[in-house]
Amino acid sequence: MTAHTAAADSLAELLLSRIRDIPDYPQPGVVFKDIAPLLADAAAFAAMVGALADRATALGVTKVVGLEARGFVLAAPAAHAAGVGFVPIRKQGKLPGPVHSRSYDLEYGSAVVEVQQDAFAPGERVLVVDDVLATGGTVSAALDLLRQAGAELAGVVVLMELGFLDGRSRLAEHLGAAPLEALITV
Ligand SMILES: O=P(O)(O)OC[C@H]1O[C@H](OP(=O)(O)OP(=O)(O)O)[C@H](O)[C@@H]1O
Ligand SMILES: Nc1ncnc2[nH]cnc12
Repeated sequence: MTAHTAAADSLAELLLSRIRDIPDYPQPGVVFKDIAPLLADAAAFAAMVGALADRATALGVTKVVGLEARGFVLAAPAAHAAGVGFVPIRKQGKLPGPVHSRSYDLEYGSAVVEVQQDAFAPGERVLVVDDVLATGGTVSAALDLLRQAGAELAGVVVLMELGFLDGRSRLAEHLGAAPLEALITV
């Protein structure tokens, strides 16, 4: 679900203009969406963080969850701007204490992600933030972890959705009634 307003369109145009296509990275056949130029542009970065924080506020969440590593760069400032806490979902072996774990496949590989078992108090509502939705493998695994950890999913927002990979369909069963939004869809 993406709001097709003039403001959303002009935000999408600004953000898209700062994302660079890198063909055949990290492997042949993949066109990598490089967000480094966007992060380096203060105005574009601020506009993106503001849009993510607005979603957190509108959904009334108590935490923003970020997915390692690029998701952290978006989710942590969005949580701060929205006045709520941040929770990391990390790659295997990086979080101390008891964790929930999940393996998954993504567009160019496979991995295991984890969340600390005590990350959420009862009744917490969370927004999941990541940079790119490709096949949906990463976000699906994250949503499974959040369910195990007892968090209530309020929504998922990504900077860029690669529509041709149809991650959205893969996510449908994991989302329940929660919205999936993209600031940009290509
Ligand atoms: O929809 P999918 O096919 O699962 O792909 C999307 C994921 O791939 C990238 O993460 P990556 O594991 O490359 O990690 P990084 O953020 O550490 O670069 C990206 O940041 C998303 O999390
Ligand atoms: N094409 C892509 N560009 C950037 N990040 C990605 N994660 C998965 N697929 C990706």
